[in-house]
Amino acid sequence: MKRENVLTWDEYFMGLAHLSALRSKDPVAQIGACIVSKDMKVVGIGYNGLPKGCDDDTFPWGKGGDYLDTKFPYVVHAELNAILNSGTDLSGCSLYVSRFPCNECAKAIIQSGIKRVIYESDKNFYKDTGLASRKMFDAAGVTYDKLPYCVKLQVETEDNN
Ligand SMILES: O=c1[nH]c(=O)n([C@H]2C[C@H](O)[C@@H](COP(=O)(O)O)O2)cc1CO
Ligand SMILES: [Zn+2]
Repeated sequence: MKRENVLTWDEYFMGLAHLSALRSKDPVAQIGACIVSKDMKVVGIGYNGLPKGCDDDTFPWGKGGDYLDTKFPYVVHAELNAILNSGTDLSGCSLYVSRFPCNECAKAIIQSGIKRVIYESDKNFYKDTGLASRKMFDAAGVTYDKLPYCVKLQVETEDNN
């Protein structure tokens, strides 16, 4: 008899976004994104991290003080990394991401041809950045749906095996 209680497609792809987020060196926010084609194939995956050649140990990870001494000007967002890592036409694809996209990522999402965003955290949703994202998504016909937090990835250790 087959197993019944398997992951849904949404849980599976958001689970992959969580797995990817575990690679992030950001001490505060680990964001993951996973792009899926219309025929349910994974075509891109990414997390928030520094651009190639920018040393994780040299660039700052803090949030306070002088802007140039914070992570903000340097980190590539998970959504943009997933788009840039894909190397294929993303027309009609869906993007799973652990946090509602900021306005800069929203622009890249729209321009790439992605038509659906599935997110978990509302953290940006009601901020100006999220409002701008929604304004652009609505105008461009990109839909966005919130998933419940049901698929937090648990890394197995000897203790919880
Ligand atoms: O949409 C996003 N996607 C994304 O990957 N990030 C990353 C960039 C930074 O590494 C980090 C910033 O988060 P915080 O300000 O909560 O520390 O999260 C941040 C946002 C915007 O909140
Ligand atoms: Zn962003």
